[in-house]
Amino acid sequence: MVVSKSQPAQNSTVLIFGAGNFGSCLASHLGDSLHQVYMWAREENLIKHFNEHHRNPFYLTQHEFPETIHAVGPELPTEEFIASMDVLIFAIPTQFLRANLKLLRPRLDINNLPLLIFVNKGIEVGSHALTLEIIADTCGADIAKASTFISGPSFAKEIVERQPTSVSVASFTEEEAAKAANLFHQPHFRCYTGGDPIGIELSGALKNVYAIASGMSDGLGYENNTRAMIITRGLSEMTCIGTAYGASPLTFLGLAGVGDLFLTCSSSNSRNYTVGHRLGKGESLDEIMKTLGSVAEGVSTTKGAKAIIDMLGVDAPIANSIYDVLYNGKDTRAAIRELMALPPSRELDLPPNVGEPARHLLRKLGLGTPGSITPPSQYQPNL
Ligand SMILES: NC(=O)C1=CN([C@@H]2O[C@H](COP(=O)(O)OP(=O)(O)OC[C@H]3O[C@@H](n4cnc5c(N)ncnc54)[C@H](O)[C@@H]3O)[C@@H](O)[C@H]2O)C=CC1
Ligand SMILES: O=C(CO)COP(=O)(O)O
Repeated sequence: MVVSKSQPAQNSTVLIFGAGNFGSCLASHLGDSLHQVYMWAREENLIKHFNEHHRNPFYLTQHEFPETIHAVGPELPTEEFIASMDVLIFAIPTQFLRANLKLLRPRLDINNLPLLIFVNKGIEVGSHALTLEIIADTCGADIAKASTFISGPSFAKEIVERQPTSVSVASFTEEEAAKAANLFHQPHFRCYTGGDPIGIELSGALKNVYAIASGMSDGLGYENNTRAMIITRGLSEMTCIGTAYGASPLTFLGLAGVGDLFLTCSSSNSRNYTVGHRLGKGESLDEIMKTLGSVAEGVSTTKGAKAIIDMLGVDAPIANSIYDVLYNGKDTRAAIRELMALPPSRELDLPPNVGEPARHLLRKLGLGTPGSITPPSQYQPNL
């Protein structure tokens, strides 16, 4: 059993893993309050520059960070350092999370566990695991159950400019989610809590696939009707995939679902949208990935999403089409033409067979199997 530290106070000690756009954004956001913030980076030159100049030389380069934030690394922090933290936040791209958590696990004291918050938005290639499962595999079921997930429409650049922003925060118990919500709360930043971490994770990961589709359509020169169609049909696909997986369909109507879908499908500030836009303009995926300079989770997540869609047998023609554009050389214009040529169909039917992947995951976490821990009352999966 995990013994968590008490509620993080307004002056918590926080360590953020990842010093990219979002890791450094969250460092700035929390450093803006009374929290003592450390940010772990892998790049020695970033650490030195950040500590001397309070600027990140590679990401959010125009932003001046609060002087109280310290960059640490490139070695992983010691067990003693981690033990002194109230909160650990993981802003590491999904494909690298497993390797980092494996290294970190021996340094975590399960009897004195900080609040653990994950903000990555992706599905692991190969295993098609959600982050919950990656945590369970590397750190054990107890640590996975205690973890909290944040997702929603939140461009890093706008948060550091203190533009009003809201996100979804989910954990298996809303008490844990409320701790994270309180930690992040500021006059310009509101969190809405919930108890469907699987739905929140699927929302954040899948919207990236549709952001690629929307960017692609804009890049091809199609305008508002087409974008609105992709956003709405994307929401419908996300909801079907998520419901079949075992998430609550309502979760997809929240900030992490339609909120982030709308944001990233309609802004060139989104890296996933940008990948799609450049594909639509005729660039190859190879060229785009070499020059993007930042992670676009949707590119790898499309592979995991495709595996999940095939496993569930749900109808998700837009996601399948993006998979073919990215990995089977399908022409972008032909992709849109073929989607439009599909026979007329009913607008929205939720899938009949639901919940097996979520049940499998809950069993792995020791939740919901006969004789084990009863699922927390706040968690309302669609089982
Ligand atoms: N940028 C944004 O506005 C938001 C991003 N996110 C999510 O946060 C996660 C991180 O995204 P960004 O910071 O924007 O990406 P980024 O591309 O700006 O930065 C990536 C970070 O990951 C680190 N990294 C690369 N390989 C690594 C490895 N093998 N091990 C550990 N760290 C490694 C890099 O050093 C860098 O610090 C993604 O899952 C993204 O979807 C979530 C909300 C908003
Ligand atoms: O998820 C995001 C904002 O909510 C960031 O989107 P991109 O990763 O597409 O830039």
